[in-house]
Amino acid sequence: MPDHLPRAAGTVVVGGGTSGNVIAARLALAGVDTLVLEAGPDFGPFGSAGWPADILDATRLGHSHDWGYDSGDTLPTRVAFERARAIGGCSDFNGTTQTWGHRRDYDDWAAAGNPGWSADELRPLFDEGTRMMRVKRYRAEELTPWQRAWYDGGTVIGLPQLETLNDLDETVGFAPEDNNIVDGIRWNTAFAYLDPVRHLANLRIVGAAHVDRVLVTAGRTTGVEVLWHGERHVVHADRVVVCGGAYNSPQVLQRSGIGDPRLLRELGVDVVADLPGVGENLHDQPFLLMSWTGSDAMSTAMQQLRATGWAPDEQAMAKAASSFDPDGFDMHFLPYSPTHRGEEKRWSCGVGALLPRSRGHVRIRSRDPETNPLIDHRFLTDPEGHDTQVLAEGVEQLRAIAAAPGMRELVGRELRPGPEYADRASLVAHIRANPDNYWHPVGTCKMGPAADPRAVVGHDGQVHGVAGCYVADCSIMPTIPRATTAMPAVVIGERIARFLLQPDEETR
Ligand SMILES: Cc1cc2nc3c(=O)[nH]c(=O)nc-3n(C[C@H](O)[C@H](O)[C@H](O)COP(=O)(O)OP(=O)(O)OC[C@H]3O[C@@H](n4cnc5c(N)ncnc54)[C@H](O)[C@@H]3O)c2cc1C
Repeated sequence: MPDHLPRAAGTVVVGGGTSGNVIAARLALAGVDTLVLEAGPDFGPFGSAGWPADILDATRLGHSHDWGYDSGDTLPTRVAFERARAIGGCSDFNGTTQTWGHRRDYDDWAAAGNPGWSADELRPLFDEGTRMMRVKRYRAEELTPWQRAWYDGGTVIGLPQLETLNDLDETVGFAPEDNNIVDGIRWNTAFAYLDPVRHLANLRIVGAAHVDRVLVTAGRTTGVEVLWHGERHVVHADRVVVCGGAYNSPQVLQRSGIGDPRLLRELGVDVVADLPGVGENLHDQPFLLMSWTGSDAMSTAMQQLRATGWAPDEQAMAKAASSFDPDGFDMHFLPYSPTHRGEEKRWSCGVGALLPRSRGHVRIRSRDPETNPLIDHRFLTDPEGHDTQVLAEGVEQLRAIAAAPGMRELVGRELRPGPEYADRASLVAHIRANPDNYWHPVGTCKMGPAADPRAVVGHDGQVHGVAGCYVADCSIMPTIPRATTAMPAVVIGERIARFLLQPDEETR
């Protein structure tokens, strides 16, 4: 771990998060002089004393070292938009569920003018990411009583019990999750990708290094300006790969003068590249968490299990379909039993609408990198009301499972939304008053051909019109796959790394 900030590097990777660590490892292994600048701490390799317990504990979500973002007054209630600020990025915080989505999600990316991104082309990278992240699958017998109840209960509404959620051609069903847990530890991308290459002399990793902006001269990247120990420094580099995630990467570009000229001029930022798509196209899958009182039988069974020391909050998930003809599935059902939250959220199952039509934006409010941006998700604002109706259908399907004989006695009385929201109209009103996120923001540096006025990067991750400046993380997804986004983020790292290492391959 260097205790100084290098003055120059071949390639700077901005953000040692989920995708960034994949990029850094692949470049370093190929002999590229690589410098990772991570805004949060680098705790070192697995086994180092500094790793916080909450980041390691895979039974529940991580929470320390958060960027502190939230909805402010853009939503009816304040919603926290958790993002990890530490080496590993959100792979430090997440629920360790590894899902891939549907074949068409990726084929649509390719069809939109992004060669190399079809499902068949990405498939080997999903396999490689799965191997590197040490993903394994729960068996049905390993599910906690709460998880098992939903997994079994889903059959009542015709959800078959699947072996895995990750068959790109399969549609609806409940399955025990694929997860990246190793001996109870959330196996983040720092362990999976950086640890095997940390010893290489051509890889340097610097924590507490908050990149303010990418430096560009005459359309060519020359380095970055970074805040480190309270001081501003310049690091020279021919190539910069921005991997800050969907909320942070657009901010770095905007502070660099890459974005919508109107926003940049308002804030006194010199325009380097006129790309109005930067920060736009923000979307996540709107989410609603239902909860029930639970029952004595369920409490006793869960307490007995907890006494053994291993009772994760998440383990099973369903892919389900609304009436919107999603060509497969368009909802996730997520049984959830977070023991560390209030009693009200103890016995829960969430529904996520996986093909959202609403779009929002991320915009810097200041040139100061420590000033939080405006994050306006505009959840549930699509004019057709599609996103709200899908969530309403999901709630109705979950209620049907919860009401089935056998299940009803286990889950108890519905607390949220509650019986007063029984009919569709009142349910829709409740959903609109309580929009929430599913922790999967994407799309703010959209990938697409230069002819697309809203595209920010090309299929190889290079920012249009700025030589040597790349983006590689969830922000480049043109549309969100019907998946949780951790493994897709790893795959983006694998895909862009290959483009960086083989710039002449036929897809360019
Ligand atoms: C609470 C939570 C639960 C989740 N659960 C799941 C789940 O169970 N399954 C799943 O598939 N997905 C889940 N996700 C989503 C998934 O983890 C993320 O979508 C994915 O990890 C994002 O990867 P990324 O590389 O785009 O960004 P990140 O992993 O967030 O990486 C960005 C990195 O860049 C750093 N950075 C940002 N700006 C700068 C800067 N200016 N200078 C230097 N460094 C910077 C950040 O500190 C961070 O380390 C969850 C997310 C959260 C927050």
